[in-house]
Amino acid sequence: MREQNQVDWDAAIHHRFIDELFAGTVADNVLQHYLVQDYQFIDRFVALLGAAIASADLFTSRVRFSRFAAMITSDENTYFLRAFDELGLSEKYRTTPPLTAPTRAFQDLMAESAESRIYPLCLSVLVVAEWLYLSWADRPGAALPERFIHAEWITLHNNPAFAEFIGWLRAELDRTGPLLDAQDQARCAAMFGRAVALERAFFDHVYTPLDYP
Ligand SMILES: Cc1ncc(CN)c(N)n1
Repeated sequence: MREQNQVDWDAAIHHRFIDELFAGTVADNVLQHYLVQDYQFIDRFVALLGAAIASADLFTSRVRFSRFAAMITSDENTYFLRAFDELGLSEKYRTTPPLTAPTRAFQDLMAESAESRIYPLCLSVLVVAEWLYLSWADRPGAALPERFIHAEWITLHNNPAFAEFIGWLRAELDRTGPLLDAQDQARCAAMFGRAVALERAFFDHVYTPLDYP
């Protein structure tokens, strides 16, 4: 499925935003816009993890997802809150910002896959969201930028535990996807493709930042 979406995949993982993140040169208003919108992404993403926990066919899978959800709701959540403090973002935009079209589209996709209660459909969206992030963050030998708002967003997505989780996540989709009928396999492929296109659109749209006065 990744190969079927290679153009959007490559455009996302080699995006200008990622180059600027590694260089530590992303403009603060661009990073702020990205993080404000991404915090709304994370809200539905955690709900999708809940759907994966509920629909998984094995207890060991539920345990794995529960541990991952714990990381997102602790280390990753506090990164957002500290970054919002550093960028001087008011409370209103942390909780109820205006939503952009890519953010809404992502929320809709995650709600659709979660509400299917079909484990491989949940996995199809989760695999894109996490594997694509590991792919852009994995730049061996690249130096980390100085400011934590840049550096930690990279290390949250290229650390060994995260890489190991992605290996497991992909294997989980490879294990359970083939058990679906042809119609649901096609739904997996369609959701996977929508997710890759949205990852690219999400990075594109940070360069027309909204104001969060
Ligand atoms: C849009 C998007 N996609 C994926 C991730 C990685 N969880 C994220 N934080 N934001």
